[in-house]
Amino acid sequence: MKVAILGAGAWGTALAVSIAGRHEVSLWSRDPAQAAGLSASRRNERYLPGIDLPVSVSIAATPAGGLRALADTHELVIVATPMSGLRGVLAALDGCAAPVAWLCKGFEEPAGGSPGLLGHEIRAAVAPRLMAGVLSGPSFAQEVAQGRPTALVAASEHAQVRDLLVAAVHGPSVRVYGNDDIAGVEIGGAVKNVLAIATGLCDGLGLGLNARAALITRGLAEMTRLGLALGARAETFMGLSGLGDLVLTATGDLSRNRRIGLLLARGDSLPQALQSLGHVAEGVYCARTVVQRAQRLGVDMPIARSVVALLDGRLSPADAVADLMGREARTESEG
Ligand SMILES: NC(=O)C1=CN([C@@H]2O[C@H](COP(=O)(O)OP(=O)(O)OC[C@H]3O[C@@H](n4cnc5c(N)ncnc54)[C@H](O)[C@@H]3O)[C@@H](O)[C@H]2O)C=CC1
Ligand SMILES: O=C(CO)COP(=O)(O)O
Repeated sequence: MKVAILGAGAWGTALAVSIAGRHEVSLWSRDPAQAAGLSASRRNERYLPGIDLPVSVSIAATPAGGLRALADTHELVIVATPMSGLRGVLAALDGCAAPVAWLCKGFEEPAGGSPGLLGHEIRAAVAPRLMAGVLSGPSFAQEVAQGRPTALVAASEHAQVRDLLVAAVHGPSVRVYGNDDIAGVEIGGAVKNVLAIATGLCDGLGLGLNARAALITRGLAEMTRLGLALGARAETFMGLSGLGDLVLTATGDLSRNRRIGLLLARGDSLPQALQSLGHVAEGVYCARTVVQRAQRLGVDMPIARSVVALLDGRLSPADAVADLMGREARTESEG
């Protein structure tokens, strides 16, 4: 199969490496200098150090205006930009015949009257003709590139898109499960990033394993409440893109979102933490949107709210924790 991967950060590059043995892959970078560097060195040292690009990966440096023509020569298009790039890329692809799937996890930032949308909502707004879906689940790019065992979810309302993603990505070290609850899969992937900042903070402050388990469990309850209010199915949150990715990101030190929490706990400012990270941390960009959309639906998300107060500088790390622990007693099924 001919697969185009649009975005040459850590995850796009890792997926290209993972599927290259079975497919012809074009890896697109928006930056001509990065594309030239990838072609020359056959490595992406900036985003995925130490991994060689297989020969079946070719580098594409088409200007953004040529994305539709590039897509038309492939059977599957995978968008591997951050959430901030998804709207522009989907708009450029509208009308292409090949199914499109994105890898990004988050809500886009609100702009121009839009409340901050999930990927499938962006697609409906800017590229209604695309057959589309999302590939999500617990998957650190480095481990996938190294061929370590990983399980993913291919979510779309179209069986054809799910099946194509399975055919493209399911292989010796990666299992891909289908799911038609795209809203649930996307909400899990977005909210777990916000919760990983909270657990990074908790661990950075040395609060202990009990506290971390409490945050993960109550965070899962928050994620599920928002999901149900947005029309998702509860069972999706017990699967790979919900509980699975939450456990990975909240506990695994490869997580950039968790690392932001660790850096804030040691006293870094948010700009310092983002600069030393050097990669996207989607939880930072979408925490406010998660809370705003939840509030509009009457859904209480106290952990996400504390993360926003921390990121906005309204609470210190210690006060953010005190804020959570100081809430009045409730039953487990309440917020
Ligand atoms: N790295 C990982 O382990 C995983 C990442 N993801 C998600 O994948 C998405 C991408 O993450 P990474 O590749 O890790 O990020 P990264 O920080 O490693 O790289 C981001 C890449 O996107 C490019 N980019 C930024 N804005 C763009 C735009 N508007 N158009 C085209 N390219 C653009 C940058 O130049 C860079 O090459 C994020 O939403 C992330 O949450 C999902 C699963 C695993
Ligand atoms: O989504 C991921 C793993 O599934 C990667 O998480 P981070 O963006 O926090 O590194």
